[in-house]
Amino acid sequence: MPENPALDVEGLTVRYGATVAVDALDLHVPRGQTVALLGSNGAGKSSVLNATLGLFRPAAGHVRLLGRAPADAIRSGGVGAMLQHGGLPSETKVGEVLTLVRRRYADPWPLEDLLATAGIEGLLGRGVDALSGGQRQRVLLALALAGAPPLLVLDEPTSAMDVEGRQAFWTTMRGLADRGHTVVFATHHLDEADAVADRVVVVDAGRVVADGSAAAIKSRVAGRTVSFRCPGSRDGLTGLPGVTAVGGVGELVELATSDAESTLRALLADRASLPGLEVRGATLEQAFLHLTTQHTTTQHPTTRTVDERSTR
Ligand SMILES: Nc1ncnc2c1ncn2[C@@H]1O[C@H](COP(=O)(O)OP(=O)(O)OP(=O)(O)O)[C@@H](O)[C@H]1O
Repeated sequence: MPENPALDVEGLTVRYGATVAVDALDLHVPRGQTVALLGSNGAGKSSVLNATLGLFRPAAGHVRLLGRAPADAIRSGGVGAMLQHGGLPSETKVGEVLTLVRRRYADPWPLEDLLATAGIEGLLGRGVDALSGGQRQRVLLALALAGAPPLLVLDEPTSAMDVEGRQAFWTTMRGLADRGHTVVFATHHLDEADAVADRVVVVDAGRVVADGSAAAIKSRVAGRTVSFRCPGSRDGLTGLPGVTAVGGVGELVELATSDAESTLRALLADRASLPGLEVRGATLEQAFLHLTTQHTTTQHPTTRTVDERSTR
């Protein structure tokens, strides 16, 4: 019999009064996938994750986690969560909270490994009220991991972390994926999604507007950037075939082009050389902006097309 998917969301609709935060959203995540939810502020990411965890009853739709109702899946220790406004009991020490939470599980994540994985080895004796924002997030991550759950749901887990903390988090996520855990996380860090997730789901106005690998999503932006060094005049660059924008700082020229080949041909017809020439595809950030601005100007959300849905 096939294994139940880690997450199965069907027709999820979340309303706050007149605001439709999530609009008939479907999301199916097989076991073992690392999925990044991307979206601008207010796109609906937290609402999706909170409803998925059964924190409130959605206006419509249904959710199954590991084949069970959210409350059952969580009660059985199958799901670890880290919410955006997750709290820690005040006037306690990190070690005390961790011990308390680990005790809930018959087979908790081995302590030494848990501390190293979350990067909190030095914090056990620290009062939770004395933690920095990033340290607090690492402790919350440790609590989410404490039961070694097969499914992790994390809402902007690195928002308060410094670059080092975020890189450690990426390593942790890759390690979890290698051990077969499913991770679904919301983030504003596109580089994080690019580096960690094997699937990126872009949400806009409560709907999925793109769903696929980071590479597939990037390839939706047809344009390329042609860059080179140009100490002289920039006159005429705007009028080159395909060029949609001219940028760059100092000697560096960056041409956004919808037809890199024609742009290059015209440049080379005019110049003996193009020092430092580079032709790049879109970054995930450019693709994200393209997808979200394209859709925020759409008059009728129901007519949006979704052509990157993953069937994995
Ligand atoms: N408790 C609430 N009451 C009323 N409206 C809400 C509530 N929570 C969220 N919203 C609204 O629902 C929409 C989706 O919000 P949500 O927090 O899910 O977005 P998000 O993508 O997680 O945003 P962010 O990246 O800023 O955290 C927004 O318009 C928001 O203002």
